[in-house]
Amino acid sequence: MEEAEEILTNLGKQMCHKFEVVDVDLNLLGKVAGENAISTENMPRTRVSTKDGYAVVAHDGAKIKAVIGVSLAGSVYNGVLQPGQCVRISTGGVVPEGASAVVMVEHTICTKSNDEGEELEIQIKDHVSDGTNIREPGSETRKGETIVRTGTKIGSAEFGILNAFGIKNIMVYKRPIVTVISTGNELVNLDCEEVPVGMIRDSNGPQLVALFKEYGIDAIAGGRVSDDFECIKEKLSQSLKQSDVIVTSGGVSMGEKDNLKEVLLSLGMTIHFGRVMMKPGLPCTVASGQIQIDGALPTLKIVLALPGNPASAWVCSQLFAIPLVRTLSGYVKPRHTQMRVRLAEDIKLGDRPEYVRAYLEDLGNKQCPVAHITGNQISSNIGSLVGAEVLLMLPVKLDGKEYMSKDETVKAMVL
Ligand SMILES: Nc1nc2c(c(=O)[nH]1)N[C@H]1C(S)=C(S)[C@@H](COP(=O)(O)OP(=O)(O)OC[C@H]3O[C@@H](n4cnc5c(N)ncnc54)[C@H](O)[C@@H]3O)O[C@H]1N2
Ligand code: MOO
Repeated sequence: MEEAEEILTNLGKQMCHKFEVVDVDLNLLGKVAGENAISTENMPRTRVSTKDGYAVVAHDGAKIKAVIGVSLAGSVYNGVLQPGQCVRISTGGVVPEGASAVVMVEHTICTKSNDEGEELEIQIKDHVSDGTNIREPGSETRKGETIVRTGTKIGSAEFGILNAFGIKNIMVYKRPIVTVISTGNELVNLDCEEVPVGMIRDSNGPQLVALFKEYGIDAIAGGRVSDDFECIKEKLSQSLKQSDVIVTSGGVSMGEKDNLKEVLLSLGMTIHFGRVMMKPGLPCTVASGQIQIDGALPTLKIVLALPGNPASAWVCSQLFAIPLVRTLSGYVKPRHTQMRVRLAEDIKLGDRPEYVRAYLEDLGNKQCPVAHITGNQISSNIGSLVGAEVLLMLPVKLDGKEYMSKDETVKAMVL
């Protein structure tokens, strides 16, 4: 597994990264910054109050202060404060010139008001020092500072700060173009009402397109192709023209109709691996090649030829395809986060490292999340994917250790 992951990481790094300048609108979410975004001004721009209260001259020695005006968020008091004076101010209001602190309203007593109930004079209950409750200009961000670093995925927080500084567009990594293709003579279209005996619906195709969508990639649904060598070759040649990465399912094992590897070789591609010590996904295959299209310079393209079993195709996509497209999309951390979880039940270990689908119990007051397996883990069981939140990373069995017991902890990949 380590070797396979390293090969894919290196291939991802070799493929050329493409950039584009895009508007700062909701379509930006999920893309990765391809340049540092720089603040255009100080934040805050002026001195601003952090509390509702009174802007005062802290060391004027005056017990009673005359209220000479109001500064609210959005409406500035333009005068200059003198000793013995104060201005009523709200959170976010600009602190007037001459004021050196803001006293919270609950730390003051109104000693004189007019008939309308407006304060004319106040007394401060406690001593207040210079700078209290004031945000200084640039105290959060200085003009020219980096506010979103290259390689950061734009989420709501990054989107928010770009908007706060009025940044209208940004350079991002272009997402790779991914095509999903299903191979197999037994596959029928999804709208088939009466599926003949021996045939099955192509569920891998829509499932993998949906998986990429979950990770922010609009993969092309490349449809189905029979197991015929020439048909697969034609389909792949056509798809390579428009894709950076092709993900196929089926036809990579030992059967007489398993032609994928031969097709990849006939297209001039190099097979980096065609069997991985993992479960599910033993026949998982990865190939790459410099492909020339319409006389242009050859470019590196990658084909992930995944096993047809639905659980194998999905798990291999999580382990290999998602990290690859994330690398190509500019992610600094392309792999799934790992954590330790506690087993809710005994699990038998196998001869291959196994990626077991599981869901997590709410942590409650437990130390470590508890993981429940999603039923029968045979690679053909598409139901084992339903509700999966993590992949338990089970080691191979060793002499004297054929099981992991309930309550033992194990590493898990968070999906
Ligand atoms: N003699 C051996 N036989 C098998 C081996 C082996 O090492 N030696 N490996 C087994 C393992 S492990 C797996 S996994 C499968 C993978 O086989 P293929 O990748 O060649 O896949 P297919 O044979 O085409 O299909 C397997 C299974 O999945 C169903 N399938 C295929 N495509 C779809 C789809 N688009 N949607 C839903 N289901 C699909 C297909 O009907 C088969 O039932 O090979 C073992 N055999
Ligand atoms: O490796 Mo296969 O994916 O277990 O059935």
